[in-house]
Amino acid sequence: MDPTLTITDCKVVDLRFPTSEEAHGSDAMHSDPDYSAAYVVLTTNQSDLTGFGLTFTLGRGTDLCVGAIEQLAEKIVGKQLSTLVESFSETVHQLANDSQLRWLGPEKGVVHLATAALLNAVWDLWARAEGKPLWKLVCDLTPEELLRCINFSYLSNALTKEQALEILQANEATKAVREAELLETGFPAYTTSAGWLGYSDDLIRRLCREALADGWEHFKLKVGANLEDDRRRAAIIREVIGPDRKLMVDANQRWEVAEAIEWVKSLAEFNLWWVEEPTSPDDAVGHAEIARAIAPIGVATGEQCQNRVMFKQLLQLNAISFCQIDSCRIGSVNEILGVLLMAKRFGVPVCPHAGGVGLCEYVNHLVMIDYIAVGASLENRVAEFVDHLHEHFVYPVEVKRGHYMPPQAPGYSAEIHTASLDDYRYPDGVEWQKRLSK
Ligand SMILES: C[C@H](O)[C@@H](O)CC(=O)C(=O)O
Ligand SMILES: [Mg+2]
Repeated sequence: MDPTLTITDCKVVDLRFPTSEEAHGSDAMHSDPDYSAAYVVLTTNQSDLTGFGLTFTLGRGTDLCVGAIEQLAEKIVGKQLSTLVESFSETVHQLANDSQLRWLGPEKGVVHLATAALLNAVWDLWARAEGKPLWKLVCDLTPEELLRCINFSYLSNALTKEQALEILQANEATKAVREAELLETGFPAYTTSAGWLGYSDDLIRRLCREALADGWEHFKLKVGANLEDDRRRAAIIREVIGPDRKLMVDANQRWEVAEAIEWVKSLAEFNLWWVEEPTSPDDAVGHAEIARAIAPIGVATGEQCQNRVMFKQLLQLNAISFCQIDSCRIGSVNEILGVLLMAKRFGVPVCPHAGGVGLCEYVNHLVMIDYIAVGASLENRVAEFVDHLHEHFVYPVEVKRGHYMPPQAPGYSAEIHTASLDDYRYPDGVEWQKRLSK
């Protein structure tokens, strides 16, 4: 990398898509989700090198994230990329520990979403500068180089640096075999696109049939608002997909602990693989209680797990059978790597969350990293796929017969077409002006 490559400016765009108009993305807690992003563009002193990153939000929340990113950007603007990434854990520390902004977290909520957006853009810039897709950049680092990127703070009672190094070193010799396998067959995925809460029974039936024809083997249904509706909708999906394909349900935090146990038992006859976000994402002990009561149905969570410390507790308490990292909620690849390593140590498969805009583009890289360099297994692993808004990305995900194919373009795949920014920037984009002027 050119050591003089310097970040000269950070622009942030409030980008919102009116997905709620057709109930795309709807669940028991988010009835009108407008999939949105606080979108970051890092310009540099080289006109052909720009870094793009985002954090996923919903509608009005985007504005708050934009403000937080603008506040944090001063930590990286004016800095040389080589300095930022050579001591990446120091860069992360600087972002997470601004002595005034950390009061709003620390490392949770809006400020942490902002950290994710900025670091995602820095990783994108690094991968572009090296001319590699992000997953390849990360997998080509030596275990020692990778270790320098990871945010290990507060993890030492579950994962030490020495244990992490041991995991990474053990995978070194066989990385090339797994990479070749992914290039050939891709990483298994599941679809949520047929099961949003606001979809009618007929639409669910039709979308499930179409997904089956496209080769999908795993399906997720939104539940939690009304038990009789859930039973009817689960019966429809089970009938269409047959007895053996995997079916998961997602309650998006709707229930009390006892209610979750009772509700899931009432759906158990539909042969569920996991129940996702049964209760508050902060209730690690509650998740453990639910997990014990509903086994062998697994508990999955993570999309609103605020940081690696919460993941640590969920793993230490045997509260989850599936670890759902989110590419934009926690502090980018630096924090995600620590969670992947903890999940490996605790023997819990990582099945990333991707219901949002840009999240599929991101998890595509993350599952490649996990399989090649960390988890090194495909057992019980599936990454989420939702079929919305990919047309806005310059390098959209490629999915074949229910598998994510490895991205080939340099970077972390979050660059958005200029025309899409002009149409969906809030509130002055063409599509919003049409709606707001009605
Ligand atoms: C509001 C989002 O669409 C949410 O429902 C996504 C989600 O829970 C998932 O994809 O899982
Ligand atoms: Mg979910």
